[in-house]
Amino acid sequence: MGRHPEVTQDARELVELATTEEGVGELLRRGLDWLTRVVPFDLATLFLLKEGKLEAVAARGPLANQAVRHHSLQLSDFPSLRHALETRRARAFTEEDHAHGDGDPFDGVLDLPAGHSCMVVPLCAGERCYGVLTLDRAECVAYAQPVVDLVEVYGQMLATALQGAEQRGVAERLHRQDHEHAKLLESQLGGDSEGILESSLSPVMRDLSRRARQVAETDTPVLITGETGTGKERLARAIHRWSSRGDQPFVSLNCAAIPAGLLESELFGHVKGAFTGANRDRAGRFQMANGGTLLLDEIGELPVELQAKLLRALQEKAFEPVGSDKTVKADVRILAATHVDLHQAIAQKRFREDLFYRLSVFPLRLPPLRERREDLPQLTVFLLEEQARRIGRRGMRVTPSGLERLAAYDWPGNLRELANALERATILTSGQELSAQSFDLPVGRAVTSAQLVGSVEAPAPLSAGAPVATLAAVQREHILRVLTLTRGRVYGEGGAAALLGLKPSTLQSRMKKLGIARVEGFTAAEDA
Ligand SMILES: Nc1ncnc2c1ncn2[C@@H]1O[C@H](COP(=O)(O)OP(=O)(O)OP(=O)(O)O)[C@@H](O)[C@H]1O
Repeated sequence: MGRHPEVTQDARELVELATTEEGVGELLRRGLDWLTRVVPFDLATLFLLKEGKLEAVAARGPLANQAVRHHSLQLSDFPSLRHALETRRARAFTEEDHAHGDGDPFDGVLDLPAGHSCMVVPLCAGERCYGVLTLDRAECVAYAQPVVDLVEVYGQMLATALQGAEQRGVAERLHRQDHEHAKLLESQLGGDSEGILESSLSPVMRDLSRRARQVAETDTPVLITGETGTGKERLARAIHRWSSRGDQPFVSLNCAAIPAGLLESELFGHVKGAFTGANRDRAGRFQMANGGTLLLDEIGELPVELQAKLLRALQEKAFEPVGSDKTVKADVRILAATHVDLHQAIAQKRFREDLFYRLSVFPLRLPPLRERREDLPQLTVFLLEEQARRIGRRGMRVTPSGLERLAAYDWPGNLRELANALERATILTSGQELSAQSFDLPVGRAVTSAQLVGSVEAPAPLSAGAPVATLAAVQREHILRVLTLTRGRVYGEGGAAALLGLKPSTLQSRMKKLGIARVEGFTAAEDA
């Protein structure tokens, strides 16, 4: 054996195989090929142990046939096999054993000459014995001890691979249970609803929902942009649920929350020994999301070195776990989210342009809350219901004065800040009504009615390259804010028209043009 360096080299590769995902199948296929070069046999059979029974699961060699492949043995009937498992040692059988020991395991299945040589190799790793490998030869030349020892080592490799497969199975089951549990919890908390996306009164939001629904049906990557707390993750979940992958896992990874050094392994997994502390193979988020959707949140934070690997994973649906040169395939739909301007990151060479184009085939921009104030009444109802399920305070509602207060605030933290403000107000209020006084919003960001209509604040200077709002958008936002303040009233003293210095009919035609309608004493956007 030592005279054939390639045999030794192949053996080394087999050892590596034992800890990979394809371990069992490959070790059987390549391992048995390898064995034929070092040990003569006419039949190699792999038996797995199940409730005291040894069941054949694979057979190789000229004598292998269907009967052998479906063969099974009661372990208690074969003391010599039991002995091999108990001592965890491979054993060659002699004429002697056949004469005095138990019968031949293949009696009734194969017609092997009495006294033919055979070997039993236990497949044990850690605490467990998974089964046995048997080698049979039609000839009656007994296997020499060095050969037996060598096959024993192969048995250990096979057992390690079986152990790995078992552990991965357990891990996957746990992961599935975790996933189911998380889904259940989420639905109990109302987190599996789309929230107000499609029912939004803002034409921009409704258009966005419509496009999101359309793209959901495809496998196209979607880049969701928007300020912090605008609902990027919720939109991503909605796209997943609307897609044909809806029943498969939705996995998300916040690229900003994981230390850069661990991100690669988090995304693509690693193999045992890939780095200090990697004491077993571990699947990454790509593998976990197989068949489903992977949301890469804060994609702008992904280190440049990893961006090339992500690009390849996107293009070829294949990647190598850390420390492995074996390619793993995963069928994953990618959604990415960011609150930073990726164009700027590209200009600063912090983000690859090719990856950007790949991810942004279908961009969706979530508007900040201050651009969709017309949704405030509906949003507060929705968020208070969600909150009731979570903290148990039912029947809370925001009074008109409370809504006015909310509408006059700028919401830099968007929907998340609104949800928090509602929760804080609920905790501090003993009744069920949240009025203007219930909200302790920072004064600096709130807009008073005098500020809104009397004086004009100097706008922030525009910077080159930054997006510029159109006049129509600015007008629309301002009109909405004033209408919110007057609770939808256009006419009369203190009405929106008077505050804006316009004739009511002029304001109405402008509102129509800008897609603003009046609804139930509040402002709403018309169908675009
Ligand atoms: N369409 C919606 N309807 C109702 N509530 C929503 C909606 N979208 C988001 N929310 C609520 O707003 C909060 C923030 O949502 P989400 O986490 O999706 O925002 P995000 O943009 O991903 O935030 P970040 O940028 O911080 O990652 C959550 O409490 C969520 O329930």
